Amino acid sequence: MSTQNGGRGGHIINVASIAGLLSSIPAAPMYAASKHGVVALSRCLGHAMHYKRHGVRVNALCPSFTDTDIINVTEDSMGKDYWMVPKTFEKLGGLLPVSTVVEGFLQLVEDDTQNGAVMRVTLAKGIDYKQYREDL
Ligand SMILES: NC(=O)C1=CN([C@@H]2O[C@H](COP(=O)(O)OP(=O)(O)OC[C@H]3O[C@@H](n4cnc5c(N)ncnc54)[C@H](O)[C@@H]3O)[C@@H](O)[C@H]2O)C=CC1
Ligand SMILES: CCCCCC(=O)CC\C=C/C=C/C=C/[C@@H](O)[C@@H](O)CCCC(=O)O
Repeated sequence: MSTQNGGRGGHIINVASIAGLLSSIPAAPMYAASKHGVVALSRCLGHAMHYKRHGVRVNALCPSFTDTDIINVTEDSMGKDYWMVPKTFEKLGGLLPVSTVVEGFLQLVEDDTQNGAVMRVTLAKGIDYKQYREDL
């Protein structure tokens, strides 16, 4: 895919999660850490320095709870009630239909001005981009 290797360039959309943006998810430390990693990787690779070399756009897609099999965690695992703390679940607006996540995905595909951006999809706020402050 890389233009450096004779490819035509392209676009990578990494599926992270709102879990990769929240400050702490005590019920799922490894899931939270991996999703934070996916967000960081996407932001780094979405920098202009990589685009210039490879012609590949990179984004992270961060949906909130979505109506798929993954949220029906088994009883011998943590149990979905443990994960889906009602207060957080309500704050995020409830369970997203898959179609809304697909809408966000297609928006990323079509908008080539958002290289490196991190898209959030929640029922509470709809589809938007995370704004970062670079100061510590
Ligand atoms: N459903 C949700 O609430 C949310 C899901 N996501 C992310 O979306 C992505 C897709 O998940 P969903 O479609 O929601 O769930 P899903 O349960 O429908 O799909 C997950 C798929 O991953 C496969 N899989 C699991 N472990 C694997 C492994 N070790 N190697 C290869 N394949 C493996 C499963 O067989 C399944 O087909 C995941 O990265 C998930 O973290 C992000 C935010 C919210
Ligand atoms: C089992 C895998 C499900 C995958 C679903 C997702 O990726 C969506 C996850 C999105 C957000 C999850 C938030 C969970 C937060 C809570 O556990 C949190 O409310 C706990 C608050 C803890 C605290 O106040 O310190």
